Amino acid sequence: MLDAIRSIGLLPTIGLLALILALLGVSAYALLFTPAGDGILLGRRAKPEEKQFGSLGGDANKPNELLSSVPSWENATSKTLNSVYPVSEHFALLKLHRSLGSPIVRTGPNQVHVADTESRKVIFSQGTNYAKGKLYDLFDDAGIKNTFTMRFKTDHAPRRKLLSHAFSPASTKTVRPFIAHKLDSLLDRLNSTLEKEQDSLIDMFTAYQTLSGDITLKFAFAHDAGMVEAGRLDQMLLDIRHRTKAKAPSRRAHRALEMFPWISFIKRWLPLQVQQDIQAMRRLDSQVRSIVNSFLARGGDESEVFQKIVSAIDDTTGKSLDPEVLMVESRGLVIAGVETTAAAMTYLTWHLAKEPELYDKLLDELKTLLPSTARVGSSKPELMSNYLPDVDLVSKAPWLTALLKEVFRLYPAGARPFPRVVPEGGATFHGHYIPAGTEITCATWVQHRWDLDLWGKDAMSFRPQRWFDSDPERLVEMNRCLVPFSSGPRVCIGKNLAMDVLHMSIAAIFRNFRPSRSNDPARPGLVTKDEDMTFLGFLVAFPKGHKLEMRWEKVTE
Ligand code: HEM
Repeated sequence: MLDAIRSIGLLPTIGLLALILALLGVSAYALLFTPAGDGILLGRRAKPEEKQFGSLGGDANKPNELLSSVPSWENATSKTLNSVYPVSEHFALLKLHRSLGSPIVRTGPNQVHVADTESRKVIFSQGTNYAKGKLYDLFDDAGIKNTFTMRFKTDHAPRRKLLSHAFSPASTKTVRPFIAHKLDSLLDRLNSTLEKEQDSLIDMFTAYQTLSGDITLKFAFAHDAGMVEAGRLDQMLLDIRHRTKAKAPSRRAHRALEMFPWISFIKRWLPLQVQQDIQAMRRLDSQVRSIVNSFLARGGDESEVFQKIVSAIDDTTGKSLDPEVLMVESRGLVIAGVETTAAAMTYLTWHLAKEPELYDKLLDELKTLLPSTARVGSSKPELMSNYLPDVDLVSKAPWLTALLKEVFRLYPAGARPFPRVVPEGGATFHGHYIPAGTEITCATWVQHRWDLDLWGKDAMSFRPQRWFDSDPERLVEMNRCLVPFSSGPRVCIGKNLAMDVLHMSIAAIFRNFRPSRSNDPARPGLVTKDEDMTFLGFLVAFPKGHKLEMRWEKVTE
């Protein structure tokens, strides 16, 4: 070093060092804070279709003069909707459509939103050429994509095919005894809470997350986390929640640190929130890695769903999934499966607690399907088959089905707008030419309310009866337009599992327990206020207060 200083001179050496430091700083900043997916595509060569979309735009922030005729809101030229209302875009969108009286609105410099079913079908149909938007790059781990985050058909189709065996109805069915076992444990918990001398208050949003958490972890990792029995969410699920809520800078920082560990020294200078997010994401990674590695070491058998994922062969590579990809894929399943299923159960329970007549009708129906109350408290999987609700019968029960449809209509867990990109050649919606590269989407939450001729003037209200008293033609259309799991090639892959969990849970829980109707101010049946049940969410929607506190009564007849 001294020799270098002597030969170059002190000032030029200081200048050189300053230049190197500046370059390091600029690259770290660029890695952490430029929008995901831009520029260098994080360490790998851009594929032709990515280049194509890159040059077309697909960037919600780039101004697009051709969109100027689309009805808009005043801020649309400066900020995208999604950055203005991070967890409640769906509310803002509906308001925007209604106030402009238009099924198509411009929501950003290069972004439009449609509210009607016909437009939605164009974007989300089978054989669609609309790729997923850049938002999905935000959820990648160390640049590795999973089924959910893959944006282009060329990557997605082979991966989806690889997973399809594990998610088939026959494969999902093998999980039913485990679901029944977990339900038995949950009934046991409700029972013991009721029998306690002290307060019998229970938070059902957490209880349902322990249930869907145990089931999804078993499905995605062959791992029984025992959360239902423990009565609380384990650290892994809390970290997953942390991860889904982490904002863009934390995700980018985490990804940059994973890919370039030598810049980890910058961690201590990051904002505290970002540091905490990174810590949670790292803890999660290491736990998931250790579960996957111990499964691979013990070797599973084909009766385990996870083994089907482990041994499936990718058509394009002729190989099974690499352990790192396996880890990212399985963790994605847990993120996609836990809060979504729990949210549906939570909102159903809330409405049944608020409106006893809806519950009474359900109980009458369940009595015909399950003549006696389940034996609560065995918690032994081998005994469960004796009183496993017949899922095929339960799934055809008319009132239960109407309740579930109404929950899906008003509280579709993927409430937010999931962006797609208009393909080459552009498209015309409602007389407006939308050029290729524009981000376009249709939030299910909005579509499930927008058309008052279809859903009725009371579209905003929870009224399961609408699934009976609408005229037959309209009913066919309502069923076609109800898309809580989305539609087309990116339809939810976990739908079979989610429906099994929901059908079995509704039958087992509401046949054995009824939401308490107590109006005693000291011990009310329903404690959580309506305001705390506002449906919010960035990726997966949840009740604003993150809980549904209530009391139960045991059904004895
Ligand atoms: C009531 C429960 C559920 C609802 C309402 C739901 C809803 C959705 C929706 C709307 C999408 C499309 C998102 C998009 O376009 O980006 C989706 C995709 C997905 N869901 Fe679900 N989901 C549920 C449960 C599950 C479960 C239990 C799993 C797995 C264990 C799962 C795994 C996935 C995956 C992997 C995708 C991406 C599919 C692809 O792009 O090919 N979901 N889900």
